Amino acid sequence: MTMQSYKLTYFNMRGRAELPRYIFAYAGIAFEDRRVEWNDWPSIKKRKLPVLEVNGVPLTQSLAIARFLAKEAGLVGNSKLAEAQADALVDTLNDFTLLIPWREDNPQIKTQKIDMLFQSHAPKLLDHLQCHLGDREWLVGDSETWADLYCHVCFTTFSVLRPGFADDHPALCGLIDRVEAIPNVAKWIQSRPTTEF
Ligand SMILES: N[C@@H](CCC(=O)N[C@@H](CS)C(=O)NCC(=O)O)C(=O)O
Repeated sequence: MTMQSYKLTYFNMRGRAELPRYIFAYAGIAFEDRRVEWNDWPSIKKRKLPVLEVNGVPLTQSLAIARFLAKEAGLVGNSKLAEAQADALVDTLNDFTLLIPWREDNPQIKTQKIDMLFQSHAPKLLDHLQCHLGDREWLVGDSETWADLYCHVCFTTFSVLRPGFADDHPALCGLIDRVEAIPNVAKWIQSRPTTEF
């Protein structure tokens, strides 16, 4: 088998690169974690980040990158239907992240919008995920998938915006703890650069 070379370029944030990074860590695949400055990026290339270069071939869109890596890592689910369920959960979580007003400049309006989002949408998201999980250990089937990892990535950021936001959903908190207890994921979380988002 030939060695693949992986270079993941993003800003110095978890953001949209963190799910690919979790999958690399989970699978124990070596990659270059290239972090560029906001101001430097446009001068480097007119492309949105993250970009993963696989043997020099660029791939964009964080979820396409993550799905590609999840396939390599055996994390997509173990049937066609399980794959679609994992995809759907990833999309559900992603829909919520897209509602976060990251680009709102006015801090008061930003806080209001975030309050609204966590009051109106978060309970629906949490109920949906908890209902889907039921009394099982993982979101899809009986082993972990990239949907579980993404849940951890998203909840980490949601908790920065709204500490304790999932506290009244204990089954989901249990899932988050299980993801965190996966040794390679735990190692990544401990050793990654500390950033707010
Ligand atoms: N849907 C894309 C969104 C990519 C995106 O909007 N990236 C932002 C950072 S999170 C970016 O590159 N902004 C800098 C720019 O637009 O030049 C993905 O998930 O990768």
